[in-house]
Amino acid sequence: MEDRKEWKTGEKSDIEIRNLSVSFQDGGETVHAMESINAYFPAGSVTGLIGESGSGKSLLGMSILGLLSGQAKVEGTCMYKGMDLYRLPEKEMQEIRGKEISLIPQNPTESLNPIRRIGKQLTECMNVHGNKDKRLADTRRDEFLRRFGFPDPDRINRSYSFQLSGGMNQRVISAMGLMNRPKWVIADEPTKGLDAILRRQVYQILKEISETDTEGMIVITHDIALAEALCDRLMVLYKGSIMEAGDTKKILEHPAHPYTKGLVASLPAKGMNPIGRAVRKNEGNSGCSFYPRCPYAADACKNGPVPEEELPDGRKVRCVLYA
Ligand SMILES: Nc1ncnc2c1ncn2[C@@H]1O[C@H](COP(=O)(O)OP(=O)(O)OP(=O)(O)O)[C@@H](O)[C@H]1O
Ligand code: NI
Repeated sequence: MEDRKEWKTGEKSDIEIRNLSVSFQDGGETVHAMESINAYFPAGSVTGLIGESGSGKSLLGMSILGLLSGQAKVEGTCMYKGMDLYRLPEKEMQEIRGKEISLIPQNPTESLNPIRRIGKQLTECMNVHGNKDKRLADTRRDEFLRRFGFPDPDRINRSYSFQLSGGMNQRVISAMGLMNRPKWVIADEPTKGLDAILRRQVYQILKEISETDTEGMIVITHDIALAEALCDRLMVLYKGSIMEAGDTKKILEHPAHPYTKGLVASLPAKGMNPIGRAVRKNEGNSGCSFYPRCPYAADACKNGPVPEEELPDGRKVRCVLYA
């Protein structure tokens, strides 16, 4: 294995998103999927993005690599090493993708070519980044397949994605996202479709890689146990806003935002009480987006925008209870 030190030296780099808004044109209407998001991902950290389906976790993650569809209008800035990734020409973005910042995408089967063998696709993704050493590419590929729970990499290398289960493809795509040793990794649902044993194995690899290989990770997940085991920090998203962000332990032990309280209470270990449905309507569109479902709803919630406040323990919360 080659020396890791060489590329670990030099300054570590944060990712800082300011004022991100993402909107789509739907017929004649503009749909705002994310509005005025500020998100800071310091180097050396693993941040979990949690929140219900449709809250904007994947949009936030994919925006960093310029991977949102052409229909998405992206406003704001995403600073990394002095570059604004939201304004970077596609050619330069290709240099960043995979090598500097890598995405483990949410739908593995869509990302794998159905008519090419897995092994070829894995080594190819190393060649794309200028590595012409075939032996190194083969060794690295097999090493990562083994780490992701395939004791016989040859068999997987010969296979096509349709011959593998969803969980196996998920692990293949994780290996693919990590084998170039990127500085940052954005993993979108890396444990989806895996049983408990494989889930634990994937936690462990990601943890190990976050400690030895990467400068930082962003992990998008519905799996709170994964988030707890892996992430130093959490961002809780609801309908395209960050409701709460800060230290994982503090958030899970003492959730501040009513939405986070609801998420935690819905965990199996905490009694599995689902968050209630909407019992009132939002009046206008400037108030808190959780107001219709919030057990603490008050008149003050109707008139937004709700400012983000910093609690004494350093976490940020967007709720009038703390304003
Ligand atoms: N191409 C698009 N056109 C219109 N709306 C879109 C488009 N892509 C995403 N959205 C909307 O953006 C919102 C956020 O989607 P996103 O995929 O980021 O959610 P998510 O939190 O990752 O959900 P999940 O946990 O299900 O993956 C959703 O309401 C979705 O409908
Ligand atoms: Ni998603």
